[in-house]
Amino acid sequence: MSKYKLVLLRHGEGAWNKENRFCSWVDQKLSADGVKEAQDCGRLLKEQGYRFDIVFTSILSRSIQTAWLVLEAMGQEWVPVVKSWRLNERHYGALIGLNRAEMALQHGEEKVKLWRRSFDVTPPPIDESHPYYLEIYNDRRYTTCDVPKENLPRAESLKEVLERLLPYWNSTVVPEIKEGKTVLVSAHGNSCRALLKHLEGVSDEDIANVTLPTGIPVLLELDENLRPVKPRQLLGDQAKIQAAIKKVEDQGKAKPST
Ligand SMILES: O=C(O)[C@@H](COP(=O)(O)O)OP(=O)(O)O
Repeated sequence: MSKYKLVLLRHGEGAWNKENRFCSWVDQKLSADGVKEAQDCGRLLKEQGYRFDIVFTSILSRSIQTAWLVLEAMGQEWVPVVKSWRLNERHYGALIGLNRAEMALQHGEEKVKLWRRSFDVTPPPIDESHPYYLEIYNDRRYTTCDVPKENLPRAESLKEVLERLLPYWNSTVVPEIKEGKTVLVSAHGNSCRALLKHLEGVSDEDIANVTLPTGIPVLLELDENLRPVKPRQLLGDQAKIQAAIKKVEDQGKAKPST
């Protein structure tokens, strides 16, 4: 029987999602469509009677802004929002800022799929010559982390995302769930995939076929050991959700940029 309900959410569309660029640790705001997605998500959750007790976000604006918009649409602005870099998007290393479709033209769609969806392939690391290196590592938010700035990642596989996320999950999020709180995690495509892999026990191979669309809440019903009692449910219009998943998958198809 289900004891706990947990909602995972990939933020609404960000400016670079629209431009099909790897965004990762670059701090982009939501696009106008992304704002609407987050508000629609909040309205849906309100209609379905959700009452959150605590929200966890990354320290990237798009996940925080999404959490605010969801809570506002639900009339639950007072709910505490707790932020950690450990929920940040996967660090895409040297790929940050690059266009996925152009990368697929240059390196092949298979390679881009490996970079995006495989469990243990780490993309090439970012270095100081990268155009976004200073913007990321000189950002004051990264002086507030529980590891020194020099030890923050320079690129990550999904496996490495899970390794940095799990200690936080176990020490900070799990106790709240076990206290009976209804938790919303407003994070990113790959930090949510890492959590799904962990909670659902998805195999290293099968996780490559899991893609999350922006702004769609994912409901997990868990037993007392935090094991799912039924398959995850993506809430909302199922035809629209399938189309949105395909759109994200197709971002990795080879196409010259216009
Ligand atoms: O870093 C990014 O650009 C996307 C994920 O990209 P893909 O793994 O889908 O290529 O992350 P998010 O929009 O969830 O923050």
